Amino acid sequence: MTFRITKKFEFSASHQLAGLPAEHQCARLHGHNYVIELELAADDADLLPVGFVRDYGDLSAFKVWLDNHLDHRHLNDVMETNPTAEHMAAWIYRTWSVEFPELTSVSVSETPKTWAEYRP
Ligand SMILES: Nc1nc2c(c(=O)[nH]1)N=C([C@H](O)[C@H](O)COP(=O)(O)OP(=O)(O)OP(=O)(O)O)CN2
Ligand SMILES: [Zn+2]
Repeated sequence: MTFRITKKFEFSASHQLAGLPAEHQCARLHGHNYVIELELAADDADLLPVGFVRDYGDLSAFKVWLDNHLDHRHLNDVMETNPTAEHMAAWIYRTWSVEFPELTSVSVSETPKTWAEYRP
């Protein structure tokens, strides 16, 4: 049996997507109130003795990183790739899967209607 836990985090940032037609709305400078969802998983045999996959509180380190690196930033200045939701999800996964080996997916929402998930 596998247990999965998730936690959501929010930040605000601007971006401008390259490679789109000039008339595309996302080719213009604009911003989003982003929501990031981290998913972590563990088999029942690997649960911590208390019964956690990992303490939700441990993920506060990720919130500190978001606040310091992405919140109220221009994402084109922070990321080396075009700052699409897909690229952000993969970048965050690769950055944080070392600190959190139980990390199984990262999802990025730019608007209440859209989510991009990276699940290697
Ligand atoms: N697959 C992706 N498509 C789009 C991305 C993306 O990162 N991955 N990004 C954008 C824009 O940055 C922005 O998110 C606009 O999204 P969209 O949902 O098209 O914009 P609206 O909220 O204005 O959509 P409505 O349908 O008018 O509500 C675009 N596409
Ligand atoms: Zn956008």
